[in-house]
Amino acid sequence: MSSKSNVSLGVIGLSVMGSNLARNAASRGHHVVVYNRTTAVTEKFMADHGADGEFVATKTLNELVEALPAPRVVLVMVKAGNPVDAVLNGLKPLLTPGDVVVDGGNTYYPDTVRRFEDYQAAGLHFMGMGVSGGEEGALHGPSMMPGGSDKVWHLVKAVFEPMAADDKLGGKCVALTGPSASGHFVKMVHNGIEYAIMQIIAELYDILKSTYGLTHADLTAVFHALRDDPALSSFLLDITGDVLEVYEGEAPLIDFIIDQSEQKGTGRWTAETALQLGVAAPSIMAAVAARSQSGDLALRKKGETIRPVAPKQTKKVDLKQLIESTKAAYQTMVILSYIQGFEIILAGKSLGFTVDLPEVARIWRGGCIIQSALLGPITETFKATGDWTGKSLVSLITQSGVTGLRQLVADAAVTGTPALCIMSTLGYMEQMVATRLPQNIVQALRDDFGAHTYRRVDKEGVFHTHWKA
Ligand SMILES: NC(=O)C1=CN([C@@H]2O[C@H](COP(=O)(O)OP(=O)(O)OC[C@H]3O[C@@H](n4cnc5c(N)ncnc54)[C@H](OP(=O)(O)O)[C@@H]3O)[C@@H](O)[C@H]2O)C=CC1
Ligand SMILES: O=C(CO)[C@H](O)[C@H](O)COP(=O)(O)O
Repeated sequence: MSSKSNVSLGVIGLSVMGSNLARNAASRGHHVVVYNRTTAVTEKFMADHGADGEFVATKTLNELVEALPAPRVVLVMVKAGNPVDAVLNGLKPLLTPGDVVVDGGNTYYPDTVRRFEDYQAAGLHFMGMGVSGGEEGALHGPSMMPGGSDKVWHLVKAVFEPMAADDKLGGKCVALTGPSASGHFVKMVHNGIEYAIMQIIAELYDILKSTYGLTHADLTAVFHALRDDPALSSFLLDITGDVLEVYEGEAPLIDFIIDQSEQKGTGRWTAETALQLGVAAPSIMAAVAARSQSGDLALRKKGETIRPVAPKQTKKVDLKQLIESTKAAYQTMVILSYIQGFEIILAGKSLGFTVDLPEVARIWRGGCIIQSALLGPITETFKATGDWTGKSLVSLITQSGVTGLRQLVADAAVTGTPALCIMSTLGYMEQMVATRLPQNIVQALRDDFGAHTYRRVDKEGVFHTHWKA
């Protein structure tokens, strides 16, 4: 434990995230007052960790507030949705002006806007802060994405900065992302990118196994080669390597896991928000759709009856070459996933979220689930071009990446391996690099049935045609 910090923090909610963030805070020398709705959870927390730091256990919200010196900083880490309202409503009459309540959960950003206004009307400070890093990150150093005013950020900075991960550049993975609910908006997009990269990894695994017929040992070697490449090293590849190495008896444990993935909502919100803002984010949307469709067993059972339509042979490949082309394709897909996320964050300006993108790219360098060495060249490219839009990142896409990705998709298609997200990511890239898209046909059809007009390549103006010859 570090020396005493003279900083106090209240933590409400002692499940996976709250308990580990409370321990993290105590390990930085903070005085930590904890509360959980179910007191037995608090008691267990104190029995397990009470001696590791300066903790005070409380049984009611009132006790928690009384145990904290004013101005208080209270971190709420409970299930997103109604539980957050229940806690905030319970706290509101107990607090005094100047106190700050921080919701660190995966809250949908419109809820944060509403709660911010509600607390402001009561003369209290409220801040939404995305936290990423899972159990380990919360304990040792997460990436934290607060949103709100500079004034409120400065009231809580001394609490959270010591708790955050190192950004590997000499700083900490926490910074004010922007006003209002920017922090939860950014965290939502972080999770959208997380969905896309995870789905890309999953589909890559399936292509290596089903399309190229690799043994588990060989496909694990491919993922280890990706993970061990310093240009690609990332948290998600690290844990993929771990997951592939776990066996139950003779068989990999993953072979026993049901092929239906769950979701709590952040990926879907990102996809919905992208649609609402008019931003193309097909990798994120496909990742959400892949999870939803995986759960539709009735459809999949019906679909099995037409499966023989697709040829089922595997394609023989040279493992060394496959590793190189997979690395290039993977790099391209991850960059394309980040581009989609950055484009959504930029478009968030129209919702009032003027996000500090350079700072977001920096605080994602450590602590969070989507941390990756690729954020290094991404940041460098942004700096070199002075263009803090996703468009400047197109220059990071290599010919070998494009070729590798096209080959992956072609081989998956020929052998009938589902790859919804990888195929969508290729489609996104092809649209991005095409000199001319077929939207001329869409415009002509719109004009034909609805006189919606079109513009021409050879003349200025807006045109309408009577299309029936
Ligand atoms: N788990 C993860 O890896 C990550 C989670 N998050 C987010 O952090 C937040 C906390 O996550 P996690 O630690 O997993 O916990 P959960 O999301 O599983 O929430 C459990 C906690 O919420 C409390 N709670 C539930 N309902 C109420 C209520 N009506 N009133 C008061 N408290 C209530 C529970 O108390 P009780 O014990 O009494 O039931 C418990 O402390 C969530 O928003 C989550 O999405 C963010 C990043 C990573
Ligand atoms: O926020 C997180 C990491 O950054 C959570 O782990 C994430 O919410 C998991 O989401 P889902 O259950 O939808 O896969």
